[in-house]
Amino acid sequence: MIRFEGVSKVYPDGTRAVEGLDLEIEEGSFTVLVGPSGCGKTTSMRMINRMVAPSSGRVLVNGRDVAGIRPVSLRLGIGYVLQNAGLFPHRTVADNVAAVLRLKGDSRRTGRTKALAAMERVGLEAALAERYPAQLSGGQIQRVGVARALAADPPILLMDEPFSAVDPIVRDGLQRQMLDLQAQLGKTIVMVTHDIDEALLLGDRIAVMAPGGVLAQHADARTVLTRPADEFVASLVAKDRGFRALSFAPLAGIDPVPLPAAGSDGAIDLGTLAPGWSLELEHAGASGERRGSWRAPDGTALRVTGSVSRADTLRKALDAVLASPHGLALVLDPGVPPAVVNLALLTPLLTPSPGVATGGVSGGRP
Ligand SMILES: Nc1ncnc2c1ncn2[C@@H]1O[C@H](COP(=O)(O)OP(=O)(O)OP(=O)(O)O)[C@@H](O)[C@H]1O
Repeated sequence: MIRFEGVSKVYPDGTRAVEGLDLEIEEGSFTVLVGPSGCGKTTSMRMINRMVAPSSGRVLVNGRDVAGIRPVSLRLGIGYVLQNAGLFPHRTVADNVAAVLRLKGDSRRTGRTKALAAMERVGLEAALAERYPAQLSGGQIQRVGVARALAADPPILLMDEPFSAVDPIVRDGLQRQMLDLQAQLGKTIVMVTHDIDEALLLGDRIAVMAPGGVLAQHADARTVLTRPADEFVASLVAKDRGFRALSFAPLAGIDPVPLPAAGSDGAIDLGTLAPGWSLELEHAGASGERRGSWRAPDGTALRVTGSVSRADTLRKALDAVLASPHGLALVLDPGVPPAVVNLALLTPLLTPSPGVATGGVSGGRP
């Protein structure tokens, strides 16, 4: 859907920002441009909506060279979220979100209705509609920026470091919401970040840019992590690389140990798996979701905080095992009796992936 063909950009002062970029961004993908500061990520992204013109090469959107599309009509089909959201300070939240809708010719009333719907989609209460940007938290401001970009339902969304100015907890929430939105809306998203963790979390395709504005690798997250194309990409993903790779390893393939039925007191005796310990399960909430507590030999009850499902990743299961008071992670799946896994069961899966030998998980094997 978006295609860079031999694109280079040299700014008037001679700075070579992007060098011979060939990149195809598939429709419906979440593509993250990642790399250190100054390697041409923003410049590349801005060439998609003609905020920057290539010095050579072409950028095609749906097969059309953007150079031949009027910037205003091009941008009506491309939402854009900036790092500081770029809201109009003297307009209310609702008016900010409705800005593109009004440009597109929607009436004030229709614009407002669509703006409120977009706000709801990104988790903003309607009560915030009449506030001004200065009356919002950083996380709310970013949500308004996303709502504004989505309000006119453009097929393409560009995001430039959208979550870098908020604290880590707010950022986690925003990132999770982006994944939900992408799953629901199926937009083509292109995001710029210098944070490799954010790229690996969000991107189903990752374009790693290297100094000099050169594309070093374009692949899915797992491939970037386990088979970096060169030394530069390898150094970018070096930290916790083996541990991160566990996020792509499915738990499927091991058989959790099924637990016996509960005794007359409602407790499941963990037997030799954890001598003296038992488990109590209850059905909680409207969905009847199962929740549990471990009961220690001295009678102390500890809420099970990290149960996993067979569909989860090895990383999540390993984390649950390590965080558990007795080395057992509870495995719960609908319609299946409760079961557990421990380190001994997970160990055969902890073999390093090819290409992750250096700094991989082999050194950490029990
Ligand atoms: N308008 C401009 N005029 C001259 N040079 C520019 C201009 N905009 C960007 N540059 C330069 O082009 C290079 C690439 O910048 P760009 O913003 O695309 O990189 P980036 O990877 O997005 O970096 P960052 O993460 O710091 O934003 C940098 O050297 C930058 O200084």
